[in-house]
Amino acid sequence: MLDAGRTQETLLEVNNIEVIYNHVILVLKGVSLSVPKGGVTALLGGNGAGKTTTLKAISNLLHSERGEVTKGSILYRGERVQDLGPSDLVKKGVIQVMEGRHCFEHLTVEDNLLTGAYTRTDGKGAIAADLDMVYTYFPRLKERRKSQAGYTSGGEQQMTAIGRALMSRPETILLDEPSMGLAPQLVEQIFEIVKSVNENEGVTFLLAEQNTNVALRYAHYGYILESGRIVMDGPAAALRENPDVKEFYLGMADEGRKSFRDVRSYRRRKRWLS
Ligand SMILES: Nc1ncnc2c1ncn2[C@@H]1O[C@H](COP(=O)(O)OP(=O)(O)OP(=O)(O)O)[C@@H](O)[C@H]1O
Repeated sequence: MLDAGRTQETLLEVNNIEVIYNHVILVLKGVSLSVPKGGVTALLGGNGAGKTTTLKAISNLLHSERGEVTKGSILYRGERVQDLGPSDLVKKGVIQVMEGRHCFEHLTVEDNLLTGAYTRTDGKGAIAADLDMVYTYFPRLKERRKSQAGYTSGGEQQMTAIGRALMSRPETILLDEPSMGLAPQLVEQIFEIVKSVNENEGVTFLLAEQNTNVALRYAHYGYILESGRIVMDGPAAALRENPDVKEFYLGMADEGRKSFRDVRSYRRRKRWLS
């Protein structure tokens, strides 16, 4: 188990970062987290908590949205990476799978996958072998390889986006909201694949998820983000048993299921956040 793996080598370290959009909107208010090599780390939180912003800060994608890291540092393998461009980060082995899949709709599934290999210089043979590897994890993509990506289902597009990331031979994948808009069974299938890629290929994952339930079943460690601050973190198994996580994120309390709007819970939640 990689819970114990928290003592392993740290690949990514985010230290107390602050992010501001449009020079005025303070969205991240001192976020710190660390991602151990070979682990699956989950960044959890509701709508607008700042998960996507955290991932974009790491992969240097904030500039196009007029966002800026104004405090703190981001280190990958101990090296400061916040001044690198996104493609330099890909060369270092870090790749982001954006929320909403973002396939090239007019390209076939296979051509989408091949675009993931564009920074590689290790030859056609190695790339072809990795394409086979991706098809082993996603047999569905092999069946659909000649289809135009825009006409494939949401689940297939999510698979294509993850497969394309794998084609760059990454060390770390930043995966934003893989469950978004997918039926529960498909979500489970995608997380199973993430788990096998992690275990068999040794790829490290930092995944942002609103679906706390599924994320805490597959991740080794979790951070909970609320209004731009980490309010709790711990091994996934411990978070799953934590009464506040159960009540506020898993929709259950010791006394049974409860609504988010429950007044008592809400007061407790406010105390918890203060
Ligand atoms: N380009 C932007 N300009 C201004 N504010 C932004 C921008 N992008 C995000 N925000 C704000 O930053 C906050 C955090 O957004 P973010 O997308 O990081 O949250 P999230 O946790 O990923 O939520 P979701 O799951 O809904 O995407 C929100 O209040 C959002 O409105």
